[in-house]
Amino acid sequence: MIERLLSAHPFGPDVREALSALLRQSTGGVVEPLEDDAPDHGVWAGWIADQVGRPWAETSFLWAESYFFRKLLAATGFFAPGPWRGVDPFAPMKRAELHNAATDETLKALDELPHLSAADRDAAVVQAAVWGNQADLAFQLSTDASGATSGLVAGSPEEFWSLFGEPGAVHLVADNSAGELAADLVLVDRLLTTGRADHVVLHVKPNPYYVSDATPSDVLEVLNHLTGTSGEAGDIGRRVQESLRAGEIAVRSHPFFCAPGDFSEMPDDLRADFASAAVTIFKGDLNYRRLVGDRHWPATRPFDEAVSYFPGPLAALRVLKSEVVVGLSAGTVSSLDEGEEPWRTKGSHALIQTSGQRSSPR
Ligand SMILES: O=P(O)(O)OC[C@@]1(O)O[C@H](CO)[C@@H](O)[C@@H]1O
Repeated sequence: MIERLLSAHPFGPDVREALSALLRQSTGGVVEPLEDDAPDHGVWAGWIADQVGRPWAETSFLWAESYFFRKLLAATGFFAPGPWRGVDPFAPMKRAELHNAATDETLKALDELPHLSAADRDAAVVQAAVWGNQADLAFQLSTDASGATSGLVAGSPEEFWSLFGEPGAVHLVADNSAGELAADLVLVDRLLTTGRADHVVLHVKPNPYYVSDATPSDVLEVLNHLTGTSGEAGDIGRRVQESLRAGEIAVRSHPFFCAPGDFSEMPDDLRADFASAAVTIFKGDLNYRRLVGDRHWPATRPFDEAVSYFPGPLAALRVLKSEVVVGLSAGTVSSLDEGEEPWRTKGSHALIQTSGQRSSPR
């Protein structure tokens, strides 16, 4: 990743040396404190206090990944006065993903939506939101992901839609930008146009993170791309734009979305926000790890039990890219384990899991 950044940007010697130092520290050294005075310095000081001085190799995977991205941003000059202030170092990669053939195809495929029955359209937008999570640049950089799809290991679009009742606030905790965010906006549009949501809160990352994670400016970039596209994608983009203007969609970026901890440790203001939602939708692998706890749980641990701390109904839509998984049936686990594929980590399997089901689904 550091090599990609060095070749993507004309960074001067200071930034190049800071990135090389981060590479040395994170691959063989100890955790060093933050040296910047960015606005999130204070909150990070609390998250790193008991880790400073420890070898990186002894920190937890989730903690190390998050801190790595925070240090990387500081190393590129993101928080310092100067030419790189506020420059998203991953922007060229995200832009390439937004303008590639696979995203074009996804957007073109939306032209089929108006010809589908309401039930098929519901199913199609959920499937697109789930499988949109395959496009993830951090994962592509660290694996030989093939893009093959093998199917859902749990849940169904029907289970997802049965969470919704009277119109209410729906929160969507987004993951990657580009094609995945485009699919998420299609889902948001469906929630609003079918009256399942009276308004939607879209949660994105406050800063560039995990290469392709969506930030507020990515929301605008993807929306501009949609509105500049012909056909259904353009129509959806324009409706989403109007919903933003009307306050039916709000975009938020709480600092905790870049925190190195599980959602069970979320701060009170974020908990209160989720408690006010009729349904909260969590997208992607990292949000799933943080939602159920980034641990080697038995795969058959009930999903409801893993998220029992969460203050409301929720759905997780995720492609499996890491070993963490719960809520599977014993039969599913044994048949997947019998196969050759590393099904938990290959990015070829996905899931839809829900908790807090209404007693009489609409
Ligand atoms: O949250 P996403 O985008 O679905 O996936 C992110 C992710 O797969 O990328 C990292 C590197 O492979 C993993 O640690 C992490 O879970």
